[in-house]
Amino acid sequence: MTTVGLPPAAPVAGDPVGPAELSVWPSSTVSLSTGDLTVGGVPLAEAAERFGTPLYLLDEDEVRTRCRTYAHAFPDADIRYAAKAFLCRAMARWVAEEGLGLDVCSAGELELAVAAGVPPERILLHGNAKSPHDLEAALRLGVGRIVIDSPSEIARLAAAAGAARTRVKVMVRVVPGITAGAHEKIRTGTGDQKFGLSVADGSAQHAVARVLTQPDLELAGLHCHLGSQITSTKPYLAAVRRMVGLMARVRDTHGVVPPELDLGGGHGIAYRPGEPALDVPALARKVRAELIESCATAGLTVPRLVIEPGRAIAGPSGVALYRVLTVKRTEAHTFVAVDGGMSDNPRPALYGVRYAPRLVGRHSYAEPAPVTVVGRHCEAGDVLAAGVPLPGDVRPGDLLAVPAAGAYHLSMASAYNLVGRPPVAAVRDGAVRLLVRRETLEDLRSRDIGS
Ligand SMILES: Cc1ncc(COP(=O)(O)O)c(C=O)c1O
Ligand SMILES: N[C@H](CCC[C@H](N)C(=O)O)C(=O)O
Repeated sequence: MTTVGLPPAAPVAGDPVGPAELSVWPSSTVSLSTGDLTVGGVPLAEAAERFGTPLYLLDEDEVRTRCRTYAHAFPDADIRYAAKAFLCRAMARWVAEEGLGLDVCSAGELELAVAAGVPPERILLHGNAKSPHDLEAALRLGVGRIVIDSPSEIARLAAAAGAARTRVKVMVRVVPGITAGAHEKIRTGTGDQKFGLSVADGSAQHAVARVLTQPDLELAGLHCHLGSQITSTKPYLAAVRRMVGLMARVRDTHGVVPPELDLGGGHGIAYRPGEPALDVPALARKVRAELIESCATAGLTVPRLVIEPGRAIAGPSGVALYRVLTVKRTEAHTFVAVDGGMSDNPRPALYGVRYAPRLVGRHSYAEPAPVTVVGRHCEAGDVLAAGVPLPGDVRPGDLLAVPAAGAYHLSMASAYNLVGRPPVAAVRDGAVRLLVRRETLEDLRSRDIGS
């Protein structure tokens, strides 16, 4: 671990970066008279100098504060951070220290989380296609819940539990038939996608019935996850009503009431100033009220709530830093090309997501002009941000910083063009320490063992 103490940042009088613009940055962000920003008390230019670029910074206090916001808003719920948003040992440790558990969806995420000290009983395992290795690891490590996502999984899991002489607590992932989520590829609440078991066609009810016949499986609850980057509370309230309706049917049919209701994650964040984010305390209040009312109407005991936020914890805590390599002016566009791109952030290419990069590390008095920030990869679609204003004198060697970069960037990073994945450093109280080192050419070469 590398830790560098840096002198305290000197904030400027008459902060040149306004509060509206800073709203999508970690709350520790301060604007300096040099034109740089500090995050967690660390000047971005210094971090870039020290670790090179591209570089991802994670503000530890922002992660912890966001965990606490959830714990405070949902005091009676089990909060399981969705590790797919971003996972490394430090992240797992911070989240666990704040009292949360983890939602994992592979043996890899599970092993890393347990090695980092997350109590296995606070972990739940997801996956529409769990491998034998995933299930073996889940049983060996004693995960708290396994979420069943397909009919064939029930017999497989029951057999594995029987062989391991253990009783496994399971949830059934239900498709409630609710459309929500910022892009069609991240909507999972309706039937036309691969996750879950539908209420509409009866496969959810059928799965519940089958689980109840298995002596080695215990039905801990019902689960649904509507999709991702949802900024309204309404779909969640609709989900509560549908799920409570299903719980009542399970009781009427089988005489048992699943004790837990997992509403998944999907809580949306702002990527650019002015964009909406899901109001977590409001969500908590309304979900609780809806749950109490729906259960009273159905004559059910209120189940224990479980939620699985990923993006809303990791996303706003992360900042990506890139160095400008070239500036190319064509008749129609100015292309500002940086030293990263779709290999560290595939989101714009996958979902057309828009970001708000800004120049850091120096002052510019040049008028802003619209540019297209592109990556270095061999794809014309490797565009990080189109039509964004940057100072007219932006040039090679400049540093660009992208806020809200903590979720679904590095966790979906690839080895495209063998450029190597960027390092991750944590910032806190003016110190920066490396959490994940840069992937080197040697790392990549060492996997290539043929001739
Ligand atoms: C089952 C489940 N839970 C939680 C999440 C986390 O979603 P988000 O990061 O949008 O909160 C996901 C998304 O991958 C998911 O599939
Ligand atoms: N797996 C999540 C969505 C992840 C979206 C994420 N990959 C993004 O970049 O926005 C889901 O099923 O809702």
